[in-house]
Amino acid sequence: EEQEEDTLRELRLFLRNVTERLSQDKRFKAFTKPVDIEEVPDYIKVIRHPMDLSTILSKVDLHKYVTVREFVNDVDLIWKNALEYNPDSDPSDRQIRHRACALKDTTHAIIRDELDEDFNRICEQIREAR
Ligand SMILES: Cc1noc(C)c1-c1cc(NS(=O)(=O)c2ccccc2)cc(C(=O)O)c1
Repeated sequence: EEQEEDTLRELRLFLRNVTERLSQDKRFKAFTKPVDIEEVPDYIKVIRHPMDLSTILSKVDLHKYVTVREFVNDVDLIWKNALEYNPDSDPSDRQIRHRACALKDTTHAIIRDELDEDFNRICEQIREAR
């Protein structure tokens, strides 16, 4: 009903704000767009579920997220994919793994500090009812 749509509109505003803050952070530039298959041809063979911040922003606008948990699951895909695809000890792998861990910690800290637990519970109840 109308109250549910008001809640989901507020959720989308929050998720757009978090996504834009992450996308503007210079550390996370490699995570802002899909990995370029021409630059990294074997990527799609290794990583079955690619994800990036621009795709997440599109999903927000397509009303794909009803809970913050679903949004965080996609952000978790981004950094888990980066850790999986870049496992070696060379400096470039280490650099992107450091950035992946920073993306994880930054996202979870924002959610912990800024998501109201009662608001989150209402979103989870909307998800359960659908
Ligand atoms: C994400 C990700 N997961 O595996 C890797 C590897 C990356 C990743 C992706 C990108 N962006 S890109 O796929 O469009 C690109 C790759 C190579 C040359 C130019 C652009 C950049 C970097 C980077 O370290 O700069 C790393």
